Amino acid sequence: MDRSTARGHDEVAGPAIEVDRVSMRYGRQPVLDSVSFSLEAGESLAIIGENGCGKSTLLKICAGMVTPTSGTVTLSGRAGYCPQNASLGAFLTAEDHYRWFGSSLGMTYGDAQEEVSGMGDLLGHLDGSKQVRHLSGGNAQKLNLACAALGRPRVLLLDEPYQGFDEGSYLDFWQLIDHFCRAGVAVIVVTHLLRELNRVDHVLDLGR
Ligand SMILES: Nc1ncnc2c1ncn2[C@@H]1O[C@H](COP(=O)(O)OP(=O)(O)OP(=O)(O)O)[C@@H](O)[C@H]1O
Repeated sequence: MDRSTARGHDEVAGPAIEVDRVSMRYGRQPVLDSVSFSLEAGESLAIIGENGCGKSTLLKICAGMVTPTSGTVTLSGRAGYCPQNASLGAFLTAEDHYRWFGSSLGMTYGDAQEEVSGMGDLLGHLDGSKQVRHLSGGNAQKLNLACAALGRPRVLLLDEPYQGFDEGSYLDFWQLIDHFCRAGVAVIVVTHLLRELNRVDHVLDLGR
C-alpha cells in the first residue's frame, strides 16, 4: 500500500493539517457531520469516540484514501498512515520493508535503517531478519508503525497503533510520539485509552 500522499518539507508556514467541515455518508448512513480541526507542526491530537462513530473513516479521509461527501482536508506535506490492520508483506522481513518503504520515499536502505534505529527502544527489539508471518502480532504492529513513520512525514496518522503491545512497548510508544512531535511531526492518534489523553495536546471526541 502506498502510504504517501505528497512529499514533506521541514519549513512550511501554516498548519500541518487543516480539516474543514468534513462530512461523510456511506450510502444513506451518516458517519461524520461537519468535522473541523487543525494541527500545527509538532502538535498531537487524539481522536476518541464510541465504536463505529467514524474515527477510522476520518483518518482515511485525512490520508486521502477515502473521499469525503463534503468538506476539505489540506496537508502542508506528506502524510504517513498507520492503518488499524497492518498491511505488510507476509513473506518479507522487517528489513525488506525498510528497503521497500524507504525506496518509495527516495531513501537508501542505510538511511531507512538509521532512521528506524533512531525510533528508540520500541523498534530496537524487533528482529529485522524474520519474515512478517513469523512475527508476533505486537511486533508486526511495531513494523507497521515504523513503515508509516519512515521519511519524517509532516503528519503521522495512527489508527490504534499499539494493539498487541506489552506494557514496556506501550510506554516506549508514547515516548516515540513525543520524539516525533519534538521533530516537528504533527501526530494524530485514534485511541480508546482515555487515561492517556493528558499525553496529547488536543482531543477530538466524535462521540456517537
Ligand atoms: N467502506 C465502508 N462502507 C460502508 N460502511 C462503512 C465503510 N467503512 C466503515 N463503514 C461504517 O461506517 C461507520 C464508522 O466506521 P469506522 O470504522 O470509521 O468507525 P470507528 O469509530 O473507527 O470504529 P471502531 O472504534 O470500532 O474502530 C460504521 O458504522 C461502519 O460500519
